[in-house]
Amino acid sequence: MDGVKQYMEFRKVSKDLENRVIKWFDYLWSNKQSLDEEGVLKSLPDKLKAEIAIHVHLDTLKQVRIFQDCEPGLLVELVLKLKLQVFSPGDFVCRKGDVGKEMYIVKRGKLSVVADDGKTVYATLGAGSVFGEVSILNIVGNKTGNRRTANVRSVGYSDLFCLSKDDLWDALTEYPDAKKSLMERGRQLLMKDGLLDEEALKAAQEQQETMTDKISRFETSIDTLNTRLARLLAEYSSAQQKLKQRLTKIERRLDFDCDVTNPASPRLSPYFPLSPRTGMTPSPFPLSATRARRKDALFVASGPPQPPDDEPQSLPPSATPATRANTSASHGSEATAQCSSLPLATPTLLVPPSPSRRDTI
Ligand SMILES: Nc1ncnc2c1ncn2[C@@H]1O[C@@H]2COP(=O)(O)O[C@H]2[C@H]1O
Repeated sequence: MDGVKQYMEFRKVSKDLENRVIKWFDYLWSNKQSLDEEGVLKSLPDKLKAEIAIHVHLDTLKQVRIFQDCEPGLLVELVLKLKLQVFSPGDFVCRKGDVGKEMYIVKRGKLSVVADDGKTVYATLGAGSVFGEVSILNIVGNKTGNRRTANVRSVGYSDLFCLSKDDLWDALTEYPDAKKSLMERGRQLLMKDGLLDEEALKAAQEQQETMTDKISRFETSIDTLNTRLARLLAEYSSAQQKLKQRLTKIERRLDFDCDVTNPASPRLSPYFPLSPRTGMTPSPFPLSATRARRKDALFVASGPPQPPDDEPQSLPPSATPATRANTSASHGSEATAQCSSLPLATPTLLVPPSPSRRDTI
């Protein structure tokens, strides 16, 4: 204390100010408030710091009406961010029109919300009261924007917990119910002081509702699309499976009918070499001649073939495998039992029936 007095003499501080500073120190001393609480706690690990803060401040926070029903997690989060400030008698904690940067919780003492004349008292705040929140909550319709809506003056000494705007918003993001109740309280105060633009509030609320409706409609549409997509994928997968089975069946029968019973099969013929790309090369013979040879072979092996009524008699010598495939396909892709329907009954049969190809169909 001597050091403080010497400092004030050296700086030629007025007697009045010197007395106020000395009394302030006395108050701290008699109420066992640590002068450098933050400095002491700074050196502690976070876990211990949190436990000390909860021990010291939680009782006060529990008295605060708007925090009474809120989840314990929020209280703990807030407690860690509170900073204690002591105000002397007659000090203004905030003045009307200032930009709001923090809110306060009264730990001890009394404060008055006063009009600009400094005399008219709108309200008296005691332990557990909260103030200074209106200008930091960005309440829609607040005619004063982020400015203080009233003057708040300390009656005697008062110990206040101070919570910065950023810290409050960080904590409230995770606790929407507490945010709602703080907002509601702020709106009530604004309404009481005639500072709430109700039209603007209503318009904002309607817009919010429209947005909420839109979002919920979008969500429903996404759900429906998801269901449809899942159904289509299932159908696609099942169709693919069936197609695979049919092709395998066709290939097996062709292998059996052509390779085993027909020595003149094009696949066995030296005149019908395989191409590396499609597996087939254009026949050096007219298709009708190839067919005739294969029909002959079938005739020998299993009696006269029964060609479909509308089977074309021949194709030009220039016919490619694809042409043959199309032609064959147009005469019934189920011509699997007949060698005469050629191995290219469907477009996928453009590739010769080798074991490796079957795996990839
Ligand atoms: N009529 C009132 N009664 C009680 N508290 C008030 C009243 N008007 C304003 N306040 C509080 O005083 C604070 C001044 O700063 P804010 O506008 O940020 O938030 C205000 C409220 O918390």
